[in-house]
Amino acid sequence: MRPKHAWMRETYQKSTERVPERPVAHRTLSNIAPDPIYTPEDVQGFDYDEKLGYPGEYPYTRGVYGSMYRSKLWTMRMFAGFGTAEQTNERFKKLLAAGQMGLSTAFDLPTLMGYDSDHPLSAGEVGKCGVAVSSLADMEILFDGINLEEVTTSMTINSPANAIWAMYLALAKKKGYDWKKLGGTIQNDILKEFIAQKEFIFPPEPSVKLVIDTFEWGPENVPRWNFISVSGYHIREAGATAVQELAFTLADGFEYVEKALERGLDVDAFAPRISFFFDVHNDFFEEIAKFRAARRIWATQMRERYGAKDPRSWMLRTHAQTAGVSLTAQQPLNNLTRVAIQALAAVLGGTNSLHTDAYDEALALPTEEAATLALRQQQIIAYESGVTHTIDPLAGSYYVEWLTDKIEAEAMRYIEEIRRLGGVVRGIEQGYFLREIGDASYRFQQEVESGERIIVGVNAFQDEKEIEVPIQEIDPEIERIQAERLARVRRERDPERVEQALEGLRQAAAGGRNTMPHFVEAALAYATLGEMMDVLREVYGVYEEPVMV
Ligand SMILES: CC(C)(COP(=O)(O)OP(=O)(O)OC[C@H]1O[C@@H](n2cnc3c(N)ncnc32)[C@H](O)[C@@H]1OP(=O)(O)O)[C@@H](O)C(=O)NCCC(=O)NCCSC(=O)CCC(=O)O
Repeated sequence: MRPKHAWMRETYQKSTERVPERPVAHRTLSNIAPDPIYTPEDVQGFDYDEKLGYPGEYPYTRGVYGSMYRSKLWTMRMFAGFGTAEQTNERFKKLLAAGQMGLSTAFDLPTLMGYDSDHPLSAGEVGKCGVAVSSLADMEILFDGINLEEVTTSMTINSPANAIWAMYLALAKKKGYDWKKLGGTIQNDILKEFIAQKEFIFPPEPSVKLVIDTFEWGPENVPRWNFISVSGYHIREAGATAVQELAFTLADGFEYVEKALERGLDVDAFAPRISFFFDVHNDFFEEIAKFRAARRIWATQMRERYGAKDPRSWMLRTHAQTAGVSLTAQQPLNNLTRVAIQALAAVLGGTNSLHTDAYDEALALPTEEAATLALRQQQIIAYESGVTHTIDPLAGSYYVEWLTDKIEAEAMRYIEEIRRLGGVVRGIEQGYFLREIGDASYRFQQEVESGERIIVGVNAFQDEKEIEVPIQEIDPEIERIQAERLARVRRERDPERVEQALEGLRQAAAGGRNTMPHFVEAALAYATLGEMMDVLREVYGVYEEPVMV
C-alpha cells in the first residue's frame, strides 16, 4: 500500500493549495486533531481479540450483550418530572402509552437538596425543575397505576438517594411487590456532585459512606437494582471534554469500588450492579469512540486491577442522554437535528438506555408534545434507520478504531494522574477537577467567540426574527398543595413509630453501621425526606465548598 504521507504530499497538499482548508477548528470537542484521513497504517498491529473481542465477551468494546439490539432495543427512557406527583404520574403514563420502555424521574431542587416542600428554603422552587417528593405519600401518587415489577424506574437523586430509594421500596412493600423482582436505578453518584453539579449536603467522606451502604445492602435485598449510575453527564455539561468526562467518570467508579473493597465487600457481589450514565454531544465519531473506550477500560481495570472474576463485573452498562448543553434557545427547532445526530451516536456506541432531549429544553421543561417528539426520534432510529441490524457496525473503521484507542489512552493518562493525586476525593479537595474543567470550557468558549467553532443560529446563520415555541408553565399552586399534603401526612402518621425510626437512623449513622434498613423503616413510617436528612445533617454536618483560587 502506498504510504499515507505520500498521498498527503502528492494529493492532499495539492488539493489544499488549490482550495485551502476552511478556517475552522479541525479538532474534536476534546481538542484531538484528527488527520484528514485514516488508513491501515494507523491501526498497525491491531489485535482483534485484545482490543475488541466479540459482543458480549471481554473486553466488551463491541457491546455488553451477545445479541445487542437484535434481541432487545436499548431502553427508551425519557427523563420526566414536574409539578406535583399527580402531574408527573400523568406524564409517565402518557410517555408509556407513546411507546417509552422505562421510567426516569426528575425531582425538584428542594427534593434534590433534602428539604421538604414546605421548608422556607424551598419557596419558589417546588415542582419547578422536577417533581416534588417529600414523603411516601407523594411516592404513592407518583407511581399510582404503574406495575413496579414490569416497568423499571430510574430516579435521579444523589445526596438523599438512600431516603428516596427507601420510599420507593416502602411503596413496593406496601403494594405487595417482591423486591427481588424490582428493577431500576438510583443515580446515587455523589462524587460527581462535588466535581460538577454541586448538589451535595454532607462532606465527601460520610457522603461516600452512604453510597457504600447501598453497595452492601442492595445486592442482597434488591438484587436486580442498579444502586448507582456513575454519571459523566453532569461533568460534561459543566464544560468537560469527552475525554475528561470519560476519565473522571471512570475514576469515580473506581473510587467507589475501592471504598467498597475497603469495607470488606466482595467485588463480584456488588460490581455487576454498578451502572453508568454518559452525555452524548455533537462530535459524532468522538462520542461513538468514547462509549467503546469506556467499556474496554472498565472491563480491563475491573478484571486486571480489582480482581473481579464474574464477567458481569466487567460489563459497563450505560444510560446516555443527548447533550442539554448543546441545545440552543435561538432557532429552537434546530435542536431536533442536534438530538438526532447525538442519539444516533449513542446507539452506534452501544448504549443500553437513552433519553433524548426535547427541542424546547433550552427554554423550559419540555411540553408534552416536545417530549413525545423526542421519543419519536429514538423510535425512528430504532425502527427505520437500519442501524440495529448489525452489532457495532463501525468496528474496523480505521478512524473509529484509531479514535477509540486515542480516547482510551488519553482517559487512562487522566486516570493515572488522579491516582497519583491520591484518588477522586483528594482531587476534589485540591480543586483539580474544577481547574481541568474550567480550562476546557474556557477554550471552547474562546473558539465559539472567535468563530473558529460554529454553532448554527448562534454565532452564524442567525435569524432576524426568533421562532416562538410553546413553553411548559409550572403552576404556582403546587407549593400550597404540597404543604397541605405534608400537613396531612404529619397529622395522620404514628408519631412514635416515626420517632423510633429516626432514632434508629441516627444511631446507625453515628455508629458507622449500614443506614439502609433504617431509611426503609423511616419511609414506611411516613417520616419526611427533610426529617431523615435533618438527622444526618446533625450527625455528619453540612459541607461548604472551599473557595478555590
Ligand atoms: C443499566 C442501565 C443503564 C440500563 O438498564 P435497563 O434495565 O434499561 O437495560 P439493561 O439492563 O441493559 O436491559 C434490561 C434487561 O434486559 C437484558 N438484556 C438487554 N439486552 C439484552 C440482550 N441483547 N441479550 C440478553 N439480555 C439482554 C439485561 O441483561 C437486563 O436484564 P437484568 O435486569 O436481569 O440484568 C440502568 O442503570 C438504567 O436504566 N439507567 C438509567 C439512568 C437514567 O435514566 N438516568 C437519568 C439521568 S437524568 C439526569 O441526571 C439529569 C440530567 C439533566 O440535567 O438533564
